[in-house]
Amino acid sequence: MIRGCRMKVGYLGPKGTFSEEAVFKYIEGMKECEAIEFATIQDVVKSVAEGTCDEGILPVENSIEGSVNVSLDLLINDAEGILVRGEVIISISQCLICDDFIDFKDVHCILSHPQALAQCREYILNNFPTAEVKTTESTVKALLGVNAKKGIVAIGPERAAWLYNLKILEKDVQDIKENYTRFLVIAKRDSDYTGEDKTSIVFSVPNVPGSLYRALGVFAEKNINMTKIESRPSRKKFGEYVFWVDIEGHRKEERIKEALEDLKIKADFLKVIGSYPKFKMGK
Ligand SMILES: O=C(O)C(=O)C[C@]1(C(=O)O)C=C[C@@H](O)C=C1
Repeated sequence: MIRGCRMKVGYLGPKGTFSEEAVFKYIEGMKECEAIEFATIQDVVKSVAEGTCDEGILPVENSIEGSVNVSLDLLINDAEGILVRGEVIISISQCLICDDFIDFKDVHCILSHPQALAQCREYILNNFPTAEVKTTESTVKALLGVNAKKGIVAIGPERAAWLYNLKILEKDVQDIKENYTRFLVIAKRDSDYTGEDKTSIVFSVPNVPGSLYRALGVFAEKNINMTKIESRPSRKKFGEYVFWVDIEGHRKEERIKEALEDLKIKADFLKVIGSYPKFKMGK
């Protein structure tokens, strides 16, 4: 922890974002914690790398739209010395919000974060087929730009509508009602073994037949469950990928250690992004 201070957790702000809700869920029951807002996800990672924050929280995947690529790519390519030490999953209810009540036919522009817009793609097409859709750095940034007189509305969290004294025009406008986003907690060290852990890794394999099959076989052989796999461009050569994989187990457990040793032999490159306690839904 940064000396003489409360533990600081960085998140994508301004105040009221879903990321802030995830921080609150993460620090629930912890003493001496403070949530610090940043304008971008890159700034959150930087704050941990430079030591202004002890920890940071990054959205990584949504149950409707899938991975938040900017977060994965930062952890894969740029966040040297940063590890994952926790995960948090929150339920997401997207709301249509404005500074005053407005007839749907008068809406000309819809603002929100790209992930939020993607979660409401069908809703927007069905209700506002001709409206312009503009992206913002976060849902709350969008909320701060609404203007009923100009026909500008936003999609974002209900809590933020209350915080900024705005009107909720409609609740739960995401295309599938059950909607969850998973966040990763980053820091300069990962977490200790708890008995119910996960480990995130990134690796690449040679571009030859069967190499991914053989790489993933190390987990099958040790009965290790994989909970996520995502490929991302290597950024080195078109058509080459790195694989982000989450497995159940802690990197200090013998069977995980052995599997990762084995994977190292089969992979071109392997990076362990960290081990952390598995989030318990309903927590
Ligand atoms: O804009 C926000 O409120 C955020 O916290 C970001 C974010 C994301 O990037 O996925 C978080 C949760 C929701 O899925 C929508 C947006």
